[in-house]
Amino acid sequence: MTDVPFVLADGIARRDAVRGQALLQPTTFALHAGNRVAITGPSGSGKSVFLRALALLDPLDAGRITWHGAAVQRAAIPRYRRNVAYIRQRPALLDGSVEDNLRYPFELRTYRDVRFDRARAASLAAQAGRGDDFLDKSASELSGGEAQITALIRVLQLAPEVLLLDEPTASLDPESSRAIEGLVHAWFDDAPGRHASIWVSHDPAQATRMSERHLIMRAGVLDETARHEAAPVHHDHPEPGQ
Ligand SMILES: Nc1ncnc2c1ncn2[C@@H]1O[C@H](COP(=O)(O)OP(=O)(O)OP(=O)(O)O)[C@@H](O)[C@H]1O
Repeated sequence: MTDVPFVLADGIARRDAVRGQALLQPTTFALHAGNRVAITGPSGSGKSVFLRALALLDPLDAGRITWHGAAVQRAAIPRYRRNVAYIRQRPALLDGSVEDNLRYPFELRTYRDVRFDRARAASLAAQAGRGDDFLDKSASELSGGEAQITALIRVLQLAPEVLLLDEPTASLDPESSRAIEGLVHAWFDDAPGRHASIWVSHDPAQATRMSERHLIMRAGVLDETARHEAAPVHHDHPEPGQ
């Protein structure tokens, strides 16, 4: 690991554009290679606001995001989002088959250097316990769990460096939740020390399973003091230097 974080939120803040109310108080947070972070906290405390800000999906009202030590310029945002992927609670799928959905990113300019690999997609589906026919299923007929598995495979096949998971299993059955967790575990283990994740969850047991570093959001304030309380400490990965 180097001391330069993958992603650094340097004093970032967000306000309600209409009422001016603070949604995220100025927050400095570093995500290093190998980090697996969980964020819990009450509903409406700003967990999604923070994660969306980190993903550069919403404009910042203060501060900046750096990626490998450099500010992310406007032209570099697509490349940043390719590497720092945001997974939402309710995935948006296109009409058509699962395979159509998995092929879709490769039509975008940002991914013109890579090609859809059906065998790789099928192998990810198998990892999630889905059979040979999964890629041919119609997206409109998928269960909530299958839709989220599809959305996650769509991201994983593009080899992101960071996953920002915003309650990805909140409305799923336990089997689907475990499949999602398994895919993320496998992605992490595939490249030791070269990936990092933040998982927002309301489930303390899941936060424990999916992280070594546990933060709590309360009223727009990210509390670092809960670090390592949520999980037995695995010192596979060095501490972030902050
Ligand atoms: N773009 C926006 N403009 C104005 N207010 C917003 C915006 N996005 C979120 N909010 C408000 O910010 C607060 C925090 O929302 P956020 O979705 O981050 O909560 P959360 O901690 O993720 O909650 P939950 O656990 O229920 O998903 C809420 O009061 C929400 O209504």
